[in-house]
Amino acid sequence: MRKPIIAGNWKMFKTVSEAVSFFSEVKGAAEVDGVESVICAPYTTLPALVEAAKGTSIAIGAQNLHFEDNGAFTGEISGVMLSDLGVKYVIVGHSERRAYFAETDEIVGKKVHAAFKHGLTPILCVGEKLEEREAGETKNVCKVQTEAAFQGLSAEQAAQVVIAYEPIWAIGTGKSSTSEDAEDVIAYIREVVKGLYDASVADAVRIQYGGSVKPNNVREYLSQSNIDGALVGGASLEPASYISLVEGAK
Ligand SMILES: O=C(CO)COP(=O)(O)O
Repeated sequence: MRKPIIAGNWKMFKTVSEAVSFFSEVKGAAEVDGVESVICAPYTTLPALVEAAKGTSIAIGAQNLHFEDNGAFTGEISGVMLSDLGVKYVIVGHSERRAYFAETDEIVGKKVHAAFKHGLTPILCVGEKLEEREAGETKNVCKVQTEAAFQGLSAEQAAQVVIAYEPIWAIGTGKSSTSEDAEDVIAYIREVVKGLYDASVADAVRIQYGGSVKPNNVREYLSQSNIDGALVGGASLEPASYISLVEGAK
């Protein structure tokens, strides 16, 4: 049985004091047996959140990392630095990073390797643009992105990757994919993983849906047999809403 995983992606929101205050409100309530709860927060808030999360079952994640351990890369943060802080997860290849920060499939692949090198679990984002969907390219885009990101991973590593299928046209737009459509694409992504490895790896990999997930639709997504969780932007920013998302994954 795959354990459901709800991950909040705060994007570029919250100061340190806002993050700490959020955490004190969700602590306890957003810790639900049988559900993994992860908060992926801005770098500046990570030390305080890791400290606040000690003794809780809520894991803290980053939203990006550089693929090198260190070097002359002004403004970047590496996996060494994140694991040293006690961060457990890292989002890799979010569509906003692919679109605004020129992340290619090759870079995303290197970042997945860097995450494993430092004991971080990658949350790998894949998903199509609106034009690609309209051209019937959704599954092909997800296949190409998934295969590139898994290149060179051992079966043991592959089984630990969390994939987030996020159709780009559904992010922050209030337009969500139907749960049936999301299930269809996610079942296909699982087949792609099976093709790269075997059925046991494909069965172990957790695949989230992301894109306008809210407390009122999270259950519907999670009721689909291949959807193992959600990666949530806007609705993860308010404590009550985040708690409802985690409860909805029970
Ligand atoms: O990009 C997302 C999560 O990574 C989705 O964002 P929204 O939930 O705000 O649509």
